[in-house]
Amino acid sequence: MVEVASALTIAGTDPTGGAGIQADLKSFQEREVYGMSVVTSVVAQNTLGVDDIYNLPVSFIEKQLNSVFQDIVPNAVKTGMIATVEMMEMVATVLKKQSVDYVIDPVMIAKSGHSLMEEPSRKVIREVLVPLATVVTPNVPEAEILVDFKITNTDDAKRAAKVIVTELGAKSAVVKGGHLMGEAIDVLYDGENFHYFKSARTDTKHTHGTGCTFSAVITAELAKGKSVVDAVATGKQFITDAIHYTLGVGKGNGPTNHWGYRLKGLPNQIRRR
Ligand SMILES: Nc1ncnc2c1ncn2[C@@H]1O[C@H](COP(=O)(O)OP(=O)(O)O)[C@@H](O)[C@H]1O
Ligand SMILES: Cc1ncc(COP(=O)(O)O)c(N)n1
Repeated sequence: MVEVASALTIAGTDPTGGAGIQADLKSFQEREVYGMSVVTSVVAQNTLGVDDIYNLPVSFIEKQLNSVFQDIVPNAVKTGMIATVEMMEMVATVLKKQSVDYVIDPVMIAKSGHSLMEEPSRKVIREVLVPLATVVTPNVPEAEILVDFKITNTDDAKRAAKVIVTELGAKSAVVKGGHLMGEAIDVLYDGENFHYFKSARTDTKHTHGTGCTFSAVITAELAKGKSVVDAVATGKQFITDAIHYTLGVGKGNGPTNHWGYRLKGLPNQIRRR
């Protein structure tokens, strides 16, 4: 018999497939977890940037959530782009009724610089969603907003991860080092200890959706019953390979390669047809 875990992503879309819901579903699939998705915002974007955002009515997002939870209850849930305070409050109400692992990727600003979360929501997420989280996975600018201090090195990232747990109420937090200098070091605080996940920094502009992919893999691993530390370790390995074996598609900051891990040991020269 094959045991199947399932995971749900609640997030915005990327029609070019590198970030958001599309990246999440590809990641779930690669980790052999049954993937489901609830769309919060339809985003007209590509590797060059965001053209426009259409926020779905909160009542319709809620209907989608009900469709999922009435039928296939996921083992783990992640949220990505949740643009408004009203969306956050509704998602919190729904998730409080479930006992599933919950990963928050507090998506605020796309790498292209476009805001994906309305200004007031950036503070509200701390009170409404963060206390429900098994893991919060902010990048450096997002962590700075959550904790209200500057992060310029791994020591600051450590302090931020601890504040997200001890003061904001998440079970654990991993502050990602993609926006810092030197090696790419992610710092996890699990409520007791710090854990460090390191890789060499790949010199590339193709990092569109790295945070989405990383947090989706963590969600998939939690869905399978893995510990937070193991889930983050797998997420880090997966994203490192996905960045290394870049596909080089897109005219701007291209996506990562979700099957990069399968190419391990091969030269990273992929030619697109
Ligand atoms: N150039 C890079 N080389 C290797 N790893 C990277 C690079 N950029 C980001 N990462 C890794 O990708 C993941 C996502 O990090 P980050 O880019 O900071 O998130 P976000 O996409 O939310 O801005 C982290 O594990 C980080 O360490
Ligand atoms: C729907 C959606 N969710 C998240 C991101 C962040 O990804 P990135 O920061 O790599 O642009 C994005 N661009 N679009």
